[in-house]
Amino acid sequence: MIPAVSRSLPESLYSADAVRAIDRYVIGQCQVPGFELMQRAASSVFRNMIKVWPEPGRLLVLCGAGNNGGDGYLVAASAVRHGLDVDCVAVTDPERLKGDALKAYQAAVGDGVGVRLWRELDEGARAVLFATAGLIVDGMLGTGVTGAPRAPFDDLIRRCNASLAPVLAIDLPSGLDATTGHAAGDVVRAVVTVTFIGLKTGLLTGQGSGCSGQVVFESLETEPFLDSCGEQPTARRVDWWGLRSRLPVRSAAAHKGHFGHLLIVSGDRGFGGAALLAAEAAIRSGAGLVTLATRPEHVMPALARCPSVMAQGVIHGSELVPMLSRASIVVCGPGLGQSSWGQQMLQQVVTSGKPQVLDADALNLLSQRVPVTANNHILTPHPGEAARLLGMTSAADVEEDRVAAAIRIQQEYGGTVLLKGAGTVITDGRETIIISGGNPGMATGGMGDVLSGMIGSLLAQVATPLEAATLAATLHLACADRASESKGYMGLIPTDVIDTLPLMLAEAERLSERRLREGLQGIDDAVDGE
Ligand SMILES: NC(=O)C1=CN([C@@H]2O[C@H](COP(=O)(O)OP(=O)(O)OC[C@H]3O[C@@H](n4cnc5c(N)ncnc54)[C@H](O)[C@@H]3O)[C@@H](O)[C@H]2O)[C@@H](O)CC1
Ligand SMILES: [K+]
Repeated sequence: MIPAVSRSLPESLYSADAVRAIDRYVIGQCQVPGFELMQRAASSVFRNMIKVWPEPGRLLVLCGAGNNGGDGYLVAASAVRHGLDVDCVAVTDPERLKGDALKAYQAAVGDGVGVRLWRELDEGARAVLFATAGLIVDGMLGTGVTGAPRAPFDDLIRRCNASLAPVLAIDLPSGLDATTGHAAGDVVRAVVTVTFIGLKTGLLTGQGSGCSGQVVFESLETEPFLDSCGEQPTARRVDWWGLRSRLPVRSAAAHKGHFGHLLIVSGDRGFGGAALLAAEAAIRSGAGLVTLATRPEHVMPALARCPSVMAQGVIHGSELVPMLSRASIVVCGPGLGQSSWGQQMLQQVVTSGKPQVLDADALNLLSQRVPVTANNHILTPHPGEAARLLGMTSAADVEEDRVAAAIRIQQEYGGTVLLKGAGTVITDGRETIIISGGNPGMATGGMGDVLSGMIGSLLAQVATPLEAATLAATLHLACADRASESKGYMGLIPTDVIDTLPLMLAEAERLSERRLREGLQGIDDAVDGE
């Protein structure tokens, strides 16, 4: 199976505007002709294509009206030169082509590519093209797309997605917004996307995470110009494999007081499982002490399942006060409910001033009536909760621009914000991080409760809330990926993630200790394949 995201992708993520500005800078200031860049782009696509599909069968190359189409024509030319069977289709009439795209079209025709006009094909011929394709190369729309793909692009995208042939997308799956990861209409579902010059944010978050397939990055030899061009990345890409050898190494003289006392306030009637998942995930991610404040009826089952957790029944908010004073970190929200019990508990937590992780119903209450006052919290909304925090109508509004939504929540509520969903976004207002990894098996109740417990636990053990949220979220996704190897997607449940934690942490501890002992510079590269 092709992995969702290559571990060798660069860290910096750019908006479409930033990548276009870098293109202009390289062409204008560094005197690399645009057509030269296009040739490099096309040969990198062809090289990657042959690596993944050495014998692709009949190639169907779909070319649009802009430079993405220009890339497509040059890929078709390479394929013809290498003796492949190629159907090259001009989705927009070539007479509308300009500049480098026109030059590319002319070069392709000169190399013997037979270009067919989509407009001139009858339905039978169109159906045959898709039915006989062994591989489709999508050169329809790239960073120049605005809004939903218009006719005939929408129809072609649907045909690509209905085809049995895999799709290789040039630069972006057509229809995807390179900045936001949102698709305003139809969008190509690619198996591989070969992207150029700057890694686009939208490939790794929102719909981009689902439709880009394996993302391959090709700099087209522009890296020397990235620093001098002055374009700032919008976010940084992070995954567990890059972070794990930097896990804090425990001293041999460590005692439980060094790793915090986490208080989890969770589990109104009917939601006792959420409390248990958060508490067990916290204790399994290294917290020194974990106390669970929950409805009295959940205490016995909690102790029976997890005796390492100190479980205490609470009925009134005032009973939390002494527990809060003993805690160093608080997690509040999983299974909190929105009844007066949950409201009282949350009120005590937010007024305690303790560093805290607020999740689930704590966020719903926050959006209605409980104001946050401090700045030392981590808020972990899913898109629906994020919409409520922002007063938007629905999760779909948040999904239109996930990075912007996370930043707006941070601006309005302070602290650090972790927006869940495909391509998790974390921001503390100074830095924004996007996390790659994870799988559709995680779309099941309780996964978020596990994450809150892990974030609280790591908040007690690392330097900053951003670091705690990032480590916990990457680890959570990596555990889910590892667990899905044996459980699949449909069978994956939150306790599988908890059960995988010790294994993943043990691997990371070994690497962190080795890094410390050997001071190896290149240890990440060395261990990447382990
Ligand atoms: N020098 C450069 O700038 C390079 C650009 N490259 C390629 O060029 C692409 C960007 O090229 P362009 O700026 O020409 O943009 P695109 O090729 O992405 O698309 C622009 C064309 O699409 C049409 N269009 C926009 N939105 C549409 C919609 N919703 N429905 C239907 N048609 C729509 C526009 O009218 C325009 O004709 C990159 O994604 C990359 O593939 C590469 O060749 C590398 C070098
Ligand atoms: K494309």
